[in-house]
Amino acid sequence: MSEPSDAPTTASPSGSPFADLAAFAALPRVGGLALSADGRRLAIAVQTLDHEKTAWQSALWEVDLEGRRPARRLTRSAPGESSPVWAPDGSLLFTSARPDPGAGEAAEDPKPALWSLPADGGEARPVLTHPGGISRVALAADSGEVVVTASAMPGAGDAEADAERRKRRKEAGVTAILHEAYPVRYWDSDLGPATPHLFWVGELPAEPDAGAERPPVELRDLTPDAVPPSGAGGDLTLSPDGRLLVRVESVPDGPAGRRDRLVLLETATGEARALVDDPLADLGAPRFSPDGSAVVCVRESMSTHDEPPDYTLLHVDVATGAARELTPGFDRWPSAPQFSADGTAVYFLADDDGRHALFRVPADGGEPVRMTTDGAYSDLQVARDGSALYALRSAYDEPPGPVRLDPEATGQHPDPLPNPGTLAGLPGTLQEVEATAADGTPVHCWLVLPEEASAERPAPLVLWVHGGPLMSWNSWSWRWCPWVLAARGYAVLLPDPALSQGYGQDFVRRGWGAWGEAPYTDLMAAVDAVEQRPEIDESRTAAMGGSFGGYMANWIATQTDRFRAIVTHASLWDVDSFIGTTDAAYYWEKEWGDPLRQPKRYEQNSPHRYADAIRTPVLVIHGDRDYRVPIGEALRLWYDLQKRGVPSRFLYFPNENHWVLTPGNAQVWYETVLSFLAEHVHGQDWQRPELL
Ligand SMILES: CC(=O)N[C@@H](C)C(=O)N[C@@H](C)C(=O)O
Repeated sequence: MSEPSDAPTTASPSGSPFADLAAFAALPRVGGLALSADGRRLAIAVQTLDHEKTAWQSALWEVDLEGRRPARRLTRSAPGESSPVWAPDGSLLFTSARPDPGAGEAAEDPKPALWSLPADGGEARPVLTHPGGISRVALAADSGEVVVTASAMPGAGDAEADAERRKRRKEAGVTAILHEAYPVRYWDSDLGPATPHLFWVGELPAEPDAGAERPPVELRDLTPDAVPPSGAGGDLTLSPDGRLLVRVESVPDGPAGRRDRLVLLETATGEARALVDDPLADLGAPRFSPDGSAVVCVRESMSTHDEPPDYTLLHVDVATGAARELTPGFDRWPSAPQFSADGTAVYFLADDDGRHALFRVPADGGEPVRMTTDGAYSDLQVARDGSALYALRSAYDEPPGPVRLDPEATGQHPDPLPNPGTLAGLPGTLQEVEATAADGTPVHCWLVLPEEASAERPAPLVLWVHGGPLMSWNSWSWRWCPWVLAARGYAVLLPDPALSQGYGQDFVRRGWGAWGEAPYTDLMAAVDAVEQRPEIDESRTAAMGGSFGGYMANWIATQTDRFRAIVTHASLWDVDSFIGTTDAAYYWEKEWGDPLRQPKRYEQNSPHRYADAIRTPVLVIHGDRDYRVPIGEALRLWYDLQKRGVPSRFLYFPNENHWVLTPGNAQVWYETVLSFLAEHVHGQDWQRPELL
């Protein structure tokens, strides 16, 4: 091939919002879902830009379950609203840091409080505050009793003492944290000194009569012994009658390791005992059965140097703690289980062949059945009368939106319910591609083709590698949005190489402890296959990825000169130093081994060892608040590239984390990537983004 492509690289003629980064940032983004106890009301959280266009604000909207009317906005405030839960009386509970109109002067640093919007509309009222803020609300489905999560200072017996300790630290200018256990950070948060506790609220007080004082709400600490690093911050479920609570507790596992177990707690007394405690597994995602006699949860076996983790579902008898496997022999990784309305079945989600599908398995054992055809489902809500299921669905060509599903049927792909996140169109098409690896293994890929791609106008190709690495390209992402590239004329290849989920345990094993081998050759096989297509210009290609995808972008740079540019975001460069400084070293050391005693995998697979081989221009991107892949990786990569004279640029975000989450920074992220691709893939002059 390869006449220079004249595909546009900075703007699309289509007028699509994906061609205009400001318009792209302004597209409404649908998040969480909450169904009322009577199954008649469905709330969604929707993010839009704030007035200054410098932050995304979340508001709650109600969706018409019949699909006839457009969704209507329920809440509106500058700090936004999230975590919606319907109370049995039809009021909508949510958390928000909005000011309390009855509290006089606004707080300097307002913390999220629990609010309630009356069933028949009207003004929302604050119900509950805590000096550390209310981070989560859980509700007992039958009794309507409430438990909240709030962070409390060590040794503070009540909210007053807690507020006093915070005040004293602030007045003394102390922000230091003394740690006595591993780990000390999580994603972008420091762990401690305050740590999450669970507080029993019970029945929420009714709205006081006009002019009357609001009765104080008593908080009873159900977890007074919660200690850093994790406290009682894990997932939880309340029995429908509110009598029992099951929570995920993180416990030490060896000198610097952690694992998760399930703890059962009597809400009246706070008495607690381990429900499932397995030294060879993490337990998570517990959910009570409708009669409260059983809990379903996910068991993730601990990975070892030789074996990746494996996942299954457990059905646990609450009275005895007896657990039985619900999905033995199911060669996918089940997640987010929930009982059906009558308790005879369990729904769950799992990556499966480039989808994140909904499955159903009988609660007394049997074969799991896949219920949905396409897309990635999340936030499953089970109507308590058994009449319907609701969920959010997305796909690479569909941003998340609410759908109604039949609780029994298979082969479902329902239309989305009207919601503000629906798109008018996309600047191209999505295709499914299957490549074949050198050993004959199929490699599933999604391929985004720009509108104008054809044999006459072949499109340049960008290989985009997903993170994890135990993940799959199967759902919409605002952060890694291939349509922004498609709107500038690029085809984008999204392959699931060895280690990806949804293709069985052997597919994960192929890459275990050998990231530079099958995962890399699978990706190259996918690129080889797609480059054969007439609508692709194989002489103009680039590779990019974030996190593990950034590791792979770095690895690709050291192994081949076939790409014209490499973009590496939040990437691993020296795997030994990454593992020593990431927020959960023990997670990675199981696979890679102790670097001093088992150096082989580090010697063979760490990109920094092959730095001398890099010829391809590299754009390095990293956020200083990234505690998952700490900034040291980017600093060393950048130094190593500069030292060797490799053409490179470093887009550094002092205040961003692993993902780059603020609208302005997300826009310059895309702008810089597009400029770098235009420079190296199209040979255009470098356009420095105006604000950088
Ligand atoms: C604990 C842990 O690191 N989990 C992984 C899913 C992860 O965060 N991977 C990073 C490096 C990524 O997104 O690739």
